[in-house]
Amino acid sequence: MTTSEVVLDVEGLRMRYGPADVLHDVTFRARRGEVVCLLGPNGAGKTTTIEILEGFRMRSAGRVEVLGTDPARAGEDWRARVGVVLQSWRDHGKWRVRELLEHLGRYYAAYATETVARPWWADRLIAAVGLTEQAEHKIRTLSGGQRRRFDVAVGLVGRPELVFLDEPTAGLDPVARRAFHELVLELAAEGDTTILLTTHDLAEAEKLADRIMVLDGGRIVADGTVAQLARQIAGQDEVRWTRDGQRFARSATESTRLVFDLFKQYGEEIEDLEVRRASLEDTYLSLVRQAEEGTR
Ligand SMILES: Nc1ncnc2c1ncn2[C@@H]1O[C@H](COP(=O)(O)OP(=O)(O)OP(=O)(O)O)[C@@H](O)[C@H]1O
Repeated sequence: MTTSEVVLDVEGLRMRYGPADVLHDVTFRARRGEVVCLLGPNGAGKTTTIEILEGFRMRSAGRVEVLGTDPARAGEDWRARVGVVLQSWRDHGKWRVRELLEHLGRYYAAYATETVARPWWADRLIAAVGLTEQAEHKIRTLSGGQRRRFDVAVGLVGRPELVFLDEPTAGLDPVARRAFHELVLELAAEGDTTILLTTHDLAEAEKLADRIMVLDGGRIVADGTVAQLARQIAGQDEVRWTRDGQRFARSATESTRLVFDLFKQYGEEIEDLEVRRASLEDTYLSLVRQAEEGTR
């Protein structure tokens, strides 16, 4: 296997619920080891896309290959290679955290290879999601955020090659969120786990994603690294300075050039210089506005 292996290959994906077209023509690929964040407004079609890729929802049209297989026709072997974070473990309220993880993990033992031990060792996973103190607690006694951490642990227990995480940190406190980020970065650093996650937290996307895709109105309206997306937005940096006691501010695509020219022209008269790079939030809001105005 090479690191450039395509593990997600989606072309012309369409989804229609009754009379409503929710996904129009979604096309993208992801390679082994990539962390891809899917962003987009409420109702953009992110969950629908993920559920189709997970094999839980039948698409209306288009070609979808996940780990080389159409999820609509995939079998148990394929499912064992794909990690899904569901929120259904509430039904197993009487089970204890370690007990249920060990139980679910046993299913994956048959899929261990010479290089990848399966399942993940339950205690290691429990520690990684910050549930060591609750390892012997019954699932129904966990708080909302602790259950979410447990959901993530269940999604990872089989050491999947590909993990789908739909808003994994919604409802997590800052400490749990940080621990989750470290876990994702650790999985990504190993280089062979591909992660597709959705979030509304742009700081999280910026921290985790190798690549960001923005879905809006059922279409991918942007796809690239944070820096590539920022370059698509004109006037991305804001430069502020003071001269003769007066404050100035200007947007610039070439802020280095602007600063150079300012110093060339005014030298030491320039004070309190600040250059603010476009944040992912600025870029995202601008991309969504353009998409909704029909200019992208
Ligand atoms: N089972 C369904 N039947 C009919 N319409 C649906 C169904 N599931 C989702 N939709 C509609 O499809 C659109 C996309 O929904 P989806 O849940 O994929 O969006 P999302 O991007 O995940 O949103 P959010 O950020 O709010 O979670 C929405 O307009 C939603 O109302």
